[in-house]
Amino acid sequence: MNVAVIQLSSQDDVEANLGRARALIADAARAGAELVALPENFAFMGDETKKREIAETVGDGRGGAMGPIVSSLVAAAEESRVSIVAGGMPEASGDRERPFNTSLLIAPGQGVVARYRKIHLFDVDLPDGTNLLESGATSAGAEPTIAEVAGRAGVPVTLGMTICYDVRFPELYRRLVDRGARIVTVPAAFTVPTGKDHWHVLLRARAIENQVFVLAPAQHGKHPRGRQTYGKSLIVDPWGDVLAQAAEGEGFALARLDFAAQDRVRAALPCLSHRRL
Ligand SMILES: O=C(O)CNC(=O)[C@H](CS)NC(=O)CCC(=O)C(=O)O
Repeated sequence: MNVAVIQLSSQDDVEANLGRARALIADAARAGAELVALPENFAFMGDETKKREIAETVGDGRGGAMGPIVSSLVAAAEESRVSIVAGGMPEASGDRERPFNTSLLIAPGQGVVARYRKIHLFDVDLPDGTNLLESGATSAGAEPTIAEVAGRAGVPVTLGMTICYDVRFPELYRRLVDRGARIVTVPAAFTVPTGKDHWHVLLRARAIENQVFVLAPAQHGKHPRGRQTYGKSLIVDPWGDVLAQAAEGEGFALARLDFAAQDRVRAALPCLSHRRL
């Protein structure tokens, strides 16, 4: 299966962000991608008040009400005949002040087929002055989520869905692998100080210990409110090798996932069946 991770520098103009995201989805599909993944905050990066306003109710995509962000991506999936993991986006919750940070899987001809709400929220006060309190404007999810995704050959593969800061909680990935995940997605908006030291290490560790492909599309560069993100969107294989990394700026990285090679890694080094705890 050919996959792409899209790298964006999202700002606070939803239409402009979606326009660039859709252009890159189309480019990646033309380059052969069957599954493309968008970063966290792909539709909006800006102030929390506006984020709350653009939060959408996420239906199942089959005739239910869809907001502008989801309908735009459902149309993109249709146009390019490609499955889309739609990063993290604000999903209306019961708490008007705190939408969920939700990742969707959208399949061509099927609309939204899976929905994951970010479980671990990024509340930190870093030595460089980075002070983020995600839980102040976001509700936490509670359900580890897997979904089936099919490429052009039509053979379904199990995908585990996570978001950004989740990558620091290996027990979540164990759950997903125990439920059959062969690919995990980690759409992100990593900070620069944590990214430079942790991004590659964490993603490669999750890939190695779980023998999964890791798709990590990321935000890059400067955003409103002085935020700056690390970029370096990655595709990692189950051995931990980096198959592709996006260059600076907006764009995408593409790789072919070889599931037979994954089976060989799992057979040769069966750490998943050597677990004792
Ligand atoms: O706030 C929003 O609008 C959307 N959410 C994000 O950008 C989130 C929370 S602030 N970013 C992260 O989780 C970065 C994690 C990270 O950098 C690390 O684990 O080191």
